[in-house]
Amino acid sequence: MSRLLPLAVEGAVGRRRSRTIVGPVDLRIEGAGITVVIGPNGAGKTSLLSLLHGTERLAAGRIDWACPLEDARHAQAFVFQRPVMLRRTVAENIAYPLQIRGVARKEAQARAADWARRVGLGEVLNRYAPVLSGGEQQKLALARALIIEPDVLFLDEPCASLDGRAMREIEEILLAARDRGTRLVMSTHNMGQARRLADEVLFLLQGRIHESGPASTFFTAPDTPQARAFLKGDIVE
Ligand SMILES: Nc1ncnc2c1ncn2[C@@H]1O[C@H](COP(=O)(O)OP(=O)(O)OP(=O)(O)O)[C@@H](O)[C@H]1O
Repeated sequence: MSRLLPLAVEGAVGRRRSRTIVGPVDLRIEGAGITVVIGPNGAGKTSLLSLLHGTERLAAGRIDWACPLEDARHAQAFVFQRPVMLRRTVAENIAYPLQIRGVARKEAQARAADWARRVGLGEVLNRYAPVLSGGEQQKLALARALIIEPDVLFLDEPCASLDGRAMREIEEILLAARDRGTRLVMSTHNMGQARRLADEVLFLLQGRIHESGPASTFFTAPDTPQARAFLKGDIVE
């Protein structure tokens, strides 16, 4: 049972220099699964994820977790499109979230080694992280996010610019995380990936949730002409 969920969002708005970039958004996230956020470039996918995670300032509305905000912050993680590598080894990068949470060094290193193996980086534990390939860096970022066993994991385009093999490996890691009970909310431009992973879909247009629902219905019988056009690959603005 997640301590954080349900997440209730009411009238949430994000602004940059007085321009609304996302919202108002009403949304409820609960239960297990993967919510996939899709929509055209600039629709506000990154901004919505950042708003929910708390890295984008809320200009109006409410975002309520089922627990106090401070606890919610500690039980969630965010994986960026281009992950930041600390100028340290793979093991030290993966152990970092435990280190800042005060976990003893030996235990943190052992857990990092275990996570490195789970994501297929067991052989490169002592390599300097910034020299890893794009796919390896993304796997490292996932291990570093999952090592805290987050209740909720946000991912912004985690497979952008990765080849098919790296994408498949990362999708397997994401599905395993879901099966262990982590609630995933991720954006993607890749409709194949959206279909493979989504339990629920949020379709964003011009900063608002234009359509949402279970993936099974959304992909087979979308309600709105814009969602139908988007799924067909037409240009939707
Ligand atoms: N730092 C910023 N300053 C000003 N405007 C911004 C900033 N970041 C994003 N925006 C604007 O906010 C809107 C939403 O951007 P956002 O990156 O959230 O969309 P997106 O759906 O993730 O796009 P993409 O698919 O291209 O990654 C866009 O119009 C963008 O230009």
